[in-house]
Amino acid sequence: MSSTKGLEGIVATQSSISSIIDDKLTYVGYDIDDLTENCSFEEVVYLLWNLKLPTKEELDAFKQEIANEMEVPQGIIDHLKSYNLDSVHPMAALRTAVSMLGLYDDEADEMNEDANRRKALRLQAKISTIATAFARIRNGKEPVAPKKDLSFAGNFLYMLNGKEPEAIEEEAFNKALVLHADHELNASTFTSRVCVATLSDVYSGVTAAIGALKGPLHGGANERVMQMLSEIGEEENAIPYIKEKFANKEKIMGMGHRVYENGDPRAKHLREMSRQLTEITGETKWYNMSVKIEDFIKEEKGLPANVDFYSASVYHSLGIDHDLFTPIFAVSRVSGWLAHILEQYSDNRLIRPRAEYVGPGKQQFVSLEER
Ligand SMILES: CC(=O)SCCNC(=O)CCNC(=O)[C@H](O)C(C)(C)COP(=O)(O)OP(=O)(O)OC[C@H]1O[C@@H](n2cnc3c(N)ncnc32)[C@H](O)[C@@H]1OP(=O)(O)O
Ligand SMILES: O=C([O-])CC(=O)C(=O)O
Repeated sequence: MSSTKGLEGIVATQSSISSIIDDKLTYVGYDIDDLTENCSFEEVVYLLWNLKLPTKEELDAFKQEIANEMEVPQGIIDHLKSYNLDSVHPMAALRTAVSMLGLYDDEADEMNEDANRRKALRLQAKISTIATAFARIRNGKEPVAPKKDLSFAGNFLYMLNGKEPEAIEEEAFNKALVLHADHELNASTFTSRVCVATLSDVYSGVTAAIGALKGPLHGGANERVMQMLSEIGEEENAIPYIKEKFANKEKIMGMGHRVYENGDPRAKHLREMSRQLTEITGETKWYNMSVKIEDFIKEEKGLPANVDFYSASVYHSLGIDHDLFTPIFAVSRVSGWLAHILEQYSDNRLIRPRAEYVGPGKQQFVSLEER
């Protein structure tokens, strides 16, 4: 029995949700470029959960259903207010609050498709209310209630800032949500499937996935990209900074990918948004610096920028706090986790691989007194 470190290249399941073939990403067969340019996030969520694009009527009804479920129980808001706000990372707050949501759902442990779909809708709707409420509470502000007539993207920015976003902000944010919605068997999605394959509940699957997304090798990279750009400070420092990181054998956040060889097809959309938004804010240095780093690393190491790289300067340009970048990833990716959770339940088998044992051979037991 021999193992493959990190399960690289191992095909662990079948799925009809998204595919990555020859560096092309599709959701249910639709090219990510088409979906990003043409779809609302809600349309994409419908696609992932129903494996077909909605009609106008279906989409209107779905948007309404999401809007109707956006409020969160007051007990969760009170709980968020009870944290030590100086030391709690928003991803930890989100992970705990999402787990708590299950305590308020009478159907949490009901295991049938209709109930699981209702829970999926509640989770998708409430997660942005939780993320934005926490962001406001820690800044000494009251949470802002969602507005039923706003889009999902518009509502997030409205609940975060207390004012409705400009059209370009809403459009950019919507695109970012579409781009992050699903990505085949990435680490957090795999985590959610392993969890629910024991026939555990939807809330447990999503809570586990948030924990996996939080790490810097996965969703947590976007916050660290902005940390790096801030440390670099000015364009002319970018290459010397990266060279020093290479000399110290440190990884550059937002660079490299397990599956893509020549480039992540999502990065070009985020790069263009970064260009446009930094022109509007007048802080073009973040975009220019990012391009320099991307080109240099491509040349030196052949590594492509991944989805986390340009999303950093996009979210920064939208005035969003850096430690909210990964929660935003979760607000979008929960749609993919839920699609995979529903798919896993629909044809379930326990996920239980093997480990190649490399520890000591047979040992003679020695009693505690004699050790
Ligand atoms: C949404 C997402 O999750 S996208 C990924 C977000 N994560 C990041 O951006 C973190 C930075 N990137 C990385 O750590 C990696 O590229 C990962 C985790 C994305 C993929 O990891 P793996 O497929 O396991 O590749 P692995 O870490 O083994 O790297 C292979 C080689 O490339 C190098 N490498 C990979 N990524 C980077 C990087 N970002 N910076 C510098 N070197 C890198 C490694 O050092 C290694 O070199 P070596 O063979 O000389 O030791
Ligand atoms: O697929 C992966 O390994 C990571 C990734 O890009 C994502 O989850 O969007």
